[in-house]
Amino acid sequence: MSFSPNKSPTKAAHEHALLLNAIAAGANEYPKPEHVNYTYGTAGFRTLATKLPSVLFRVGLLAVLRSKRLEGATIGVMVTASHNPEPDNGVKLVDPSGEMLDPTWEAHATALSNCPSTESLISTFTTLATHLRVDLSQPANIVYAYDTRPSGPELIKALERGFESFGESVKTNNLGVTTTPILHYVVKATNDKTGTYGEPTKKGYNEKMAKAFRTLIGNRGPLAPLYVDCANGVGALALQDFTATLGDVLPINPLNTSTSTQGSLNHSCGADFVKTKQALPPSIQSSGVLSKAGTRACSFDGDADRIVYYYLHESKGTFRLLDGDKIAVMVAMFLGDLIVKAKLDEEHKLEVGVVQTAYANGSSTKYLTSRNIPVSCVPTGVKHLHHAAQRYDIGVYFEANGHGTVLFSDQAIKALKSANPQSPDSANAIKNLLAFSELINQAVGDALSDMLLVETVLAHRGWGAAEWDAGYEDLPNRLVKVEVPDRSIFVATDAERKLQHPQGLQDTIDETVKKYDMGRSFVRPSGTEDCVRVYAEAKTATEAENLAVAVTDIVKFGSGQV
Ligand SMILES: CC(=O)N[C@H]1[C@@H](OP(=O)(O)O)O[C@H](CO)[C@@H](O)[C@@H]1O
Ligand SMILES: [Mg+2]
Repeated sequence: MSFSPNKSPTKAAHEHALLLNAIAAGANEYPKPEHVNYTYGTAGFRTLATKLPSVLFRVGLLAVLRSKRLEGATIGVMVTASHNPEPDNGVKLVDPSGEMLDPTWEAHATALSNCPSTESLISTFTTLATHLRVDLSQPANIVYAYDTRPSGPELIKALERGFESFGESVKTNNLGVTTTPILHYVVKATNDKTGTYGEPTKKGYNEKMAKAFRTLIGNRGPLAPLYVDCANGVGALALQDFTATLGDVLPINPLNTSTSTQGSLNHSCGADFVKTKQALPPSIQSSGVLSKAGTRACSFDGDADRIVYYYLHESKGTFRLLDGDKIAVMVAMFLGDLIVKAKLDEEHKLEVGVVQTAYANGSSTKYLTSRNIPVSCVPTGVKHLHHAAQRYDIGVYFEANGHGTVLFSDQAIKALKSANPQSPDSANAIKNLLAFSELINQAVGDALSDMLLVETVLAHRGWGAAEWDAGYEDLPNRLVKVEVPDRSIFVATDAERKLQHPQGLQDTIDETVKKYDMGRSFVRPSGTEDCVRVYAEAKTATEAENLAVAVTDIVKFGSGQV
């Protein structure tokens, strides 16, 4: 920790003492509850909202430290618990590029949140500031937002109390009730020195997306109406704002928009419900809106960074899910075709690659690899997918559950901007590829932007949901949560496809998997819940179910429960 050299040592020491006093006063207002152990996990801190005020205060301190460490670069703080039940809440930090917090800082967040007393918090804060070489005289800039949870405003007060400890050196921008991806966009746009990414406001984001969407749809609109399940969350508000900007190119029918009805958030609706239950939200089922052949719908999650599509089979009336894997495959194939049409010369050649996790349906991976699209598999969590996708010219990444986006590398944008089109068709393909790079959120997956991406590809292909679905058939699969006494004994490796510990367990799993036609199964500890997850897929639903049961038994045995 250091202070600006142009201040006298006495003045600097005085300012430091004032800062520590201010932090101590705030910490006393927000004491850490006893017997709670916090971890900054895959999605930041996430637990019952009543346990979080002290964490929010301390995250406020850390966000300021991070911004000061990065010479005043703008840091984001998002207060949300995404698809979790309404009484939960959470908080995560966003780095200046709009990406998730640098993983080496996750441990600092965990350390600060677990200090049992004000004294230990002051001591850990001082050690961190020194160790991380933070110049406390630097300015700090923070943008923050929260979702529609009733606990949001109180938690925001605790967060702001953290910022206030630093006095006037911290400048803040409260975006209010906003989706996670809008916050990521504003952070990225605020830090963008080139000024080309877009205006750093909600309005700027909506206008950027609307303009790109209109360019891409051209004279194909107005498109067929789309039903959007907003999970009774903040996505409903974002969608309303966006539709006002967009006009009537895409008629949108929003559903589950009761953001102020207590207990409604994510309740029997939203992307997580649909993906986990593999069924329509009851409200949509009973409304009958999907019974008209060819009607498609999609569901956002509670903070609108995740989307899945679905429709009813025309003759059988059965539920058909079009999840993150289906989106990734359709989008990668389409962008690949556009690159071919663009007829770029050797020097400007571009490659599309796809990043998945072990939860991707085996059929999707097979479909892509058999068409020579490179596919990489990484551990669960958006940050892993995002980094792997940055290695491609155009990197499409989606988790099966619908988190995802498409990243265009700087070289890809340069190549497209400097290419010499060989024909009107190739000029058009290049123009469209560039418009896709504007339509798609480059910081993080956004349900709204991904929805427009899907709608654009469907419109260009002239497809409905059934034609999209026809590409490949998902292998039947089962995802099971297993509660174990201590999930930390389960250590996964090889992009989480194998267990390293407890020793010998993987061999037993392999032996079992062999008995099932097209069987695949893996086990990993969850990063967001106190459980171990078992995934199984096989040729038939019964086999997938039986394999999941068999592997669950192996896990229970390995955890010492049987
Ligand atoms: C199987 C599954 O869906 N896992 C989810 C879940 O992670 P776990 O580490 O599996 O709890 O929450 C993450 C954060 O939202 C999300 O990125 C991930 O895809
Ligand atoms: Mg979410």
